[in-house]
Amino acid sequence: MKVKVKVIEVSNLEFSYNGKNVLRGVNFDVGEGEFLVILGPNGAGKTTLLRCIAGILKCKGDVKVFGKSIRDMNRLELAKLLAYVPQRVEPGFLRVFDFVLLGRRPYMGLSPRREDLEAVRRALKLLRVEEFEDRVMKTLSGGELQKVAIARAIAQETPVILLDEPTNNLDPKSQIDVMRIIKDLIGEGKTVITVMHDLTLALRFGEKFLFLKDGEVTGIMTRDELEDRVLSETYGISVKVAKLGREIVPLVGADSL
Ligand SMILES: Nc1ncnc2c1ncn2[C@@H]1O[C@H](COP(=O)(O)OP(=O)(O)OP(=O)(O)O)[C@@H](O)[C@H]1O
Repeated sequence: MKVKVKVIEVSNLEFSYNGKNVLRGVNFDVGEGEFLVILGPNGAGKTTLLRCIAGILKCKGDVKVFGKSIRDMNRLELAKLLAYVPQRVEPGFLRVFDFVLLGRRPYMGLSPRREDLEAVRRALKLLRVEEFEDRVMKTLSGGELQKVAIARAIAQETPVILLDEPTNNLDPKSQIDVMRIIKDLIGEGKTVITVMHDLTLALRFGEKFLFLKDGEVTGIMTRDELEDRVLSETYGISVKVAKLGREIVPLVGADSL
């Protein structure tokens, strides 16, 4: 049997803002080609956890990417392994094309090579935003901006992609489009970790789920292992998971229905 390579190993992660503990003893692994969705209520520490994995926040404990601690990597080395899409990008005065080209920075010298330009075009096309390539970022809508930010991460061509609420600001069709693109990336062997709020979308497309509450992991489980109790305790409201064939639908507040 083929042994799955551990791509991300998080051990004993702790983080505090001004003395307030936001992450406490977080441990988990993500294997090659896995799609992990981080779920939990507002303020649970989801974004903080993603930023720790991305090396943006310096945390106690350790994060390893392909067996090497991110502490022992420089920015460039890490940027070739891991792309991070924040919840919000600052829409400056860059052209969309040039913004997506920033994803090629880890590979580029002073000027882009043909392969850099091609990677940008492929990413713009995949997210169906190529028609915006000459627009200034500041003129885009929230949803367009979100897709362009994801395109930048795809142009970075890393084996791991971290996304913080990638379907935020998107209309229903674009939400499904983005989730399908993520699934295609997984199909290509990439490893993806996303933070999500939309439980329905998360359970529909996710494969493995990490539940976080008050900075602690309340459960890590696959689609088949989902437990109503863990979801209800995590969110502080009754959640029942209904299975309709392969589809999984969360019924939130089901007790009061
Ligand atoms: N820069 C900061 N300074 C102080 N406290 C912060 C800072 N950023 C986040 N926090 C606090 O840390 C806790 C965790 O925040 P985080 O953004 O990681 O939660 P989250 O689960 O992503 O929340 P949400 O779902 O609302 O986006 C919250 O209580 C938040 O107020």
